[in-house]
Amino acid sequence: MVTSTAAAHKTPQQQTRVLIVGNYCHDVLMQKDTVKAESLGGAASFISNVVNGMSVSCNLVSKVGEDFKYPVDFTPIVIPTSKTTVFHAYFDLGIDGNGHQDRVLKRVSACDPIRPSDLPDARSNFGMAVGVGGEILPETLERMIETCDAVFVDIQALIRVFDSADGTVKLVKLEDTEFYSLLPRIEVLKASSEEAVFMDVEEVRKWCCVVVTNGKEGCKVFWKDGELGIPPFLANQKDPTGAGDSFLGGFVAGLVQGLAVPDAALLGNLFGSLTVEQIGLPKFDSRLLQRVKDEVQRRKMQFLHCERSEYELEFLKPDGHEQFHASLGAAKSIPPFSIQARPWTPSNSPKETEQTPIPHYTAQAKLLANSVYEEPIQTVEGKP
Ligand SMILES: Nc1ncnc2c1ncn2[C@@H]1O[C@H](COP(=O)(O)OP(=O)(O)OP(=O)(O)O)[C@@H](O)[C@H]1O
Ligand SMILES: O[C@H]1[C@H](O)[C@@H](O)[C@H](O)[C@@H](O)[C@H]1O
Repeated sequence: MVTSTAAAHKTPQQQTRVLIVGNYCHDVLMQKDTVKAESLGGAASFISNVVNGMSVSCNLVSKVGEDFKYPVDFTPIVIPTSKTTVFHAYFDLGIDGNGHQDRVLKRVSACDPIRPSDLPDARSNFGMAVGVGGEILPETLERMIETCDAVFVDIQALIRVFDSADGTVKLVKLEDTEFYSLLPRIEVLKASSEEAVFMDVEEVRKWCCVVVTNGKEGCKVFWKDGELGIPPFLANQKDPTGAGDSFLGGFVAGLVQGLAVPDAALLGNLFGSLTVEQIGLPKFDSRLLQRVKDEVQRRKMQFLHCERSEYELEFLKPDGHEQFHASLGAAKSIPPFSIQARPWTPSNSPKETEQTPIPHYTAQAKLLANSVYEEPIQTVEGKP
């Protein structure tokens, strides 16, 4: 846990609130051997989308090749000798009888790793190690630990290995990685329920907080002396991609604004549920975002009297948690502005429409089949 002592010698106003480290990638969504959609991907893109949406200041370190094709808020480092990381997600493979493993991921190309020298020298309050294609090196995570007050890690950055023949993503046990010894120095490790079986949660929770997300069931938070289930929000799932990333974005945005862990996890669940309702990188309705920010502000006001250092994680469920859940649920039910989704065509591709604002998801996700809404990717039930 980050203590008030650890934070005392720093000047928060001079620090970036959130530093996101992980490569952007190109996502290709496949179904029945057909490309159904292409989208900007990478945990960094989903997380910055949420953190920006919540008006929390952040910085992002990401590497791409010259072939990178999406407009983004944070300019990546372009490596002329490398290609952008590309993932193909197969939605009709690998679903077992229990509905586990909703998709098979293949890393088709991988951009360069992010090295300690790529990170900013200035300190940050919250560092997020959120690689997708093996780009976070042990020394990179160590540098983040040295330069950030609190580090949040997505386990997918640590335990993924890639088949040398076709790039299929496989997972290895956390304890067999070089990252294992760094766990006592991070604050939070996030894993999906599929990934959580690759670690000994009972062991890891002694060193850092562990958050296990579980699709439509919500998530569970484990810390040294306790655990807590955090309820989900209803969602009409179309594409599960990025739900865990958006969860982490909402969770950290909540913590940055001073929410207790259980309330911040609700914010994570909310953004996870909003993400599965859209294909690719989601576009959040501006009125919904304003309403969520107002609810977070109201929630903060209820705890102004509490004595807690800015960086100390509060695990106990605060009074009014259920009411906060209901308020966020009500915010989610606001009918969206009537932006019509347009199938992607060459004339509205991102490159050609840079001057003309168009709906975000049209810019970021190319829907390649006119029938994507009639035959949605949501047919992939599968989140455990
Ligand atoms: N179908 C759903 N209905 C409601 N909420 C959902 C649904 N799917 C995901 N969520 C929310 O998003 C969070 C993260 O989802 P999930 O556990 O599927 O992550 P994940 O497997 O890491 O996702 P991905 O790898 O696609 O980013 C969940 O804890 C939940 O709050
Ligand atoms: O864009 C997605 C997303 O970031 C997922 O969380 C990750 O598992 C995939 O590898 C990536 O392609």
